[in-house]
Amino acid sequence: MRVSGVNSVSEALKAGKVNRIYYDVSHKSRRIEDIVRQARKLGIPVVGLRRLESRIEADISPVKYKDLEYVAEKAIRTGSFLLLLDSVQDPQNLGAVIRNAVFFGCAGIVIPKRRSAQVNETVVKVSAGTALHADIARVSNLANTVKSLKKLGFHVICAELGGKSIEEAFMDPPLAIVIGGEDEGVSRPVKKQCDEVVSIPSFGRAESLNLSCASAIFMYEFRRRLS
Ligand SMILES: C[S@@+](CC[C@H](N)C(=O)[O-])C[C@H]1O[C@@H](n2cnc3c(N)ncnc32)[C@H](O)[C@@H]1O
Repeated sequence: MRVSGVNSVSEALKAGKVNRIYYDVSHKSRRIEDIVRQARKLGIPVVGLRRLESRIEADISPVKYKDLEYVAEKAIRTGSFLLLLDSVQDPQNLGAVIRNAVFFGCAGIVIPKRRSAQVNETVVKVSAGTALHADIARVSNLANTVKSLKKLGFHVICAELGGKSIEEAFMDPPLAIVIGGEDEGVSRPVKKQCDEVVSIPSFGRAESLNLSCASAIFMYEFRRRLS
């Protein structure tokens, strides 16, 4: 996979995933020089080019997905939460959600193997490289995943309109928050398995939020209550 941009390359370097770096010799900056110096110190090949689409790019090892057991155990051990994404199609949205999730210390993000954006170059770039640190699990069936998490003691909330207000919702750890995709929201079979439907009340004329904003509000509320 090829990632581009100072943030993505710098995060990939921190994650130990970089195999080779390319940079545009005519567009150097302090941050690029730092990255190049660090890469050389680590013995990573660095290639200076005259014309490059981005100022800096890197070939990185493919993202390794975790399994559900790993992220569930991590959420239980750390008293944290999981984010389940029900068919998010737009890589820009997936990247934005991952960045928020890493910011709020989410133990893991769970995405379906099919009918969902997967972690690609765009996702890594939009996530500002944080997708390379996030623990992301892929599952075959999200409704069955909700069932399994409930058996492990997770309280699972479905973020959707028409539910209990977020202020009144039970959000103790271990918690799993299900966020719906752009077109259909949370699918009926997944919603049916959740413990409750929880909504962020609207104060204006727009009913719903972009899913990355909605996820950030849920994650902030979880953290606010723990503090
Ligand atoms: C853009 S919305 C999906 C809208 C979709 N067209 C529908 O009719 O359900 C994407 C997701 O963001 C979350 N979301 C957006 N606004 C929300 C709100 N006010 N309360 C709770 N969740 C919300 C939900 O998980 C929703 O499925």
